[in-house]
Amino acid sequence: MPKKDQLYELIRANPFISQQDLAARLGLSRSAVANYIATLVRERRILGRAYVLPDHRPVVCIGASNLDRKLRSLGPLALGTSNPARQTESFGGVARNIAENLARLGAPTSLITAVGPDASGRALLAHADEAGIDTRSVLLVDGAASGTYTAVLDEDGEMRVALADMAINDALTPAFFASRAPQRAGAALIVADLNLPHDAVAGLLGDALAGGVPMVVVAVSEPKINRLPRDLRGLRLLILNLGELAERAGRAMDSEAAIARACLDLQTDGAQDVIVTRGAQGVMFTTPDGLRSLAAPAVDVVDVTGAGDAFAAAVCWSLYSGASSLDLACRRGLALSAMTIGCAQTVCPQLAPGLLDEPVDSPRLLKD
Ligand SMILES: Nc1ncnc2c1ncn2[C@@H]1O[C@H](COP(=O)(O)OP(=O)(O)OP(=O)(O)O)[C@@H](O)[C@H]1O
Ligand SMILES: O=c1[nH]cc([C@@H]2O[C@H](CO)[C@@H](O)[C@H]2O)c(=O)[nH]1
Repeated sequence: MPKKDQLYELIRANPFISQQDLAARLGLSRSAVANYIATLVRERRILGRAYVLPDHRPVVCIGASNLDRKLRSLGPLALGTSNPARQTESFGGVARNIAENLARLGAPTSLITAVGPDASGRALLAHADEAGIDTRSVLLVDGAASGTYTAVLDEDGEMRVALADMAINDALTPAFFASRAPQRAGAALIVADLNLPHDAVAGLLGDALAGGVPMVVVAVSEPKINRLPRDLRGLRLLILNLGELAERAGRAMDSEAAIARACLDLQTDGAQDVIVTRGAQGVMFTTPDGLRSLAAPAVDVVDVTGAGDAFAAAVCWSLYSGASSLDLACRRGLALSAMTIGCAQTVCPQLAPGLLDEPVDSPRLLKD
């Protein structure tokens, strides 16, 4: 690739890179770099250099992007045999879903994820661009397949089993995240999912502790809870469901006292706050006075896929927009997940900027 294009790719991957770094990485002099940049500006491939103001700092979502396939059984699901079903395809991955929710709610949002050079990788990026998500920090992994997630839903829309082929996320290493340090440092809030390798999560937490960008971690599944480091210092908030909490604690969550004890353990490990989602039973969250519960609104389930991600996105939106109350954040989360469960799509298409500004019990949030 010609030097000018190599330089362009380096700037695309890291718009904060200095001319000195560019010169060192490309084996050029500073003045040659300046000349190439001037040419790229003339060609309008670079539109200018910007200062990043605090009020435009984005929420940076870090983790998985998938192509989701949902197979919904047309009748009662029978195991060990073939069931007539309808298939739909959509874009998924916990971090990507959260990013799409946030962008559609009007928050400046950027996504750090890995995609392959395949049709689904290109489609994932194009769809994210169209949703207004900044994808310039995405890692393109040569020779790897983009992630896929295949879920089997029963005739009522409840997920019965799902299979995730997401080996590509192993490329999201601490060394890769070091290359995205400037973008992370410019974030208002970092939201990471546990599709990331353990050491990457640990590295991000270390940076949060040292650098002060608040960080939220969203659990993904029971098998992936082991990616959550023991040491949680630096973590502003952990969001996980009851099964994931039981897996982390190594014991059953068969009473509110057991849940409270497990949350306290997570706080002793270093997490500032914890939210436990409990499906139709709503959520519990930590407060200085102990654990509090909120009930989920009753909803007619169309498809539960994405409910947890919508919940996490609304909580993050609430924190990002300056409200420090976890109670308000959880109410917003419950409202957005109810709306998502009432939609066939993983990210509800009715989302719009200003939606969560309304009173959280608004009928618009709970119904169409
Ligand atoms: N059947 C349901 N009825 C009402 N609300 C629900 C139901 N299932 C989920 N929710 C809402 O969605 C939130 C998140 O759901 P859940 O606890 O199942 O998390 P999750 O396992 O991360 O979700 P998922 O993986 O399905 O996206 C719940 O706190 C609740 O508000
Ligand atoms: O291991 C994983 N399973 C499923 C998902 C994603 O969860 C979403 C639903 O909550 C869905 O979009 C799937 O891709 C993931 O990111 N990692």
